[in-house]
Amino acid sequence: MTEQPLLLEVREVGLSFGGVHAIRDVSFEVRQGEFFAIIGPNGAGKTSMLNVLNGVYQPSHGEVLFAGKSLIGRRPPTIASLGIARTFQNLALFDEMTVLDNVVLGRHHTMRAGILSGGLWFGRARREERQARAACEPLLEIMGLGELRDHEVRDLPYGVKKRIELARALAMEPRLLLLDEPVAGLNSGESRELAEWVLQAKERLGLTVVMIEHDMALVRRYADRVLVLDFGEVICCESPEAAISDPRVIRAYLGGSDEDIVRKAVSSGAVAASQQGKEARS
Ligand SMILES: Nc1ncnc2c1ncn2[C@@H]1O[C@H](COP(=O)(O)OP(=O)(O)OP(=O)(O)O)[C@@H](O)[C@H]1O
Repeated sequence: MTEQPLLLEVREVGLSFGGVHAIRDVSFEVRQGEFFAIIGPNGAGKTSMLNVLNGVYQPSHGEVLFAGKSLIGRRPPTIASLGIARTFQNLALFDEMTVLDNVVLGRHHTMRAGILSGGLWFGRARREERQARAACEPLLEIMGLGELRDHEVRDLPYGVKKRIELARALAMEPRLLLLDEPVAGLNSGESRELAEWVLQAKERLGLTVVMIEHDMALVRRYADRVLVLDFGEVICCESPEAAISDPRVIRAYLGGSDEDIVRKAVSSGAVAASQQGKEARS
């Protein structure tokens, strides 16, 4: 099989907050069409890395290339318009709006009419709104939301709300989708279901996915490769199978205890449990 071209190139990126080195000389590459996971203990720098990729944070040094273009110095709306969409750990939907209206919000960067003409509902604004709604209909179908299009978001189950948020990110027509713990707050059945929706969207829309995820079972099942961070540094970047049996990864998660025991713990999924335990305590 021929190798896909590089879509994302992160080179020697560093990011500091005062004396805290959130990211230390991190380098990795993501190929077009990859399902790429980022894992690591709490405070490892995962969210900071995503924030660098979509322009929320500017790195202290290093380079980030997306389809060969530098993202350094560009602001989040510009990066979104280049084709990078992002979801966050917490839901940010408008409860009193319908499913379709929430998804259409994802297209607003493509709409050029100003607030005044939009408010008066004529001319370009009206045409753009109609086009935006038409463009979102297929996304609702892909995400299994077609029958809910006119429902208010308010009373829908949490798992469905997560899917709406994904659909809104897809409405930005990204080439690269950044997901920050997409299944947080879902039980294991719901998590698997959401991951299947992500996979379906990825395949049908030809996306590349970079996902922060603590659930190792999910990472093993869906990710092509996984970047493991600890204290802002890259521990390894390899297949999930190789990563979960890598002694450096085991040490990072479980603090250097007996390796045979922790290896079994990792492969049985206890890493996710240990991570959740840490989160519950923090
Ligand atoms: N805006 C900020 N100001 C100061 N320090 C920050 C800021 N954002 C992140 N940090 C620090 O940078 C380090 C990495 O944090 P980050 O949130 O990226 O880790 P993480 O791997 O995503 O953790 P978690 O799994 O808990 O979400 C931490 O020490 C954190 O306290």
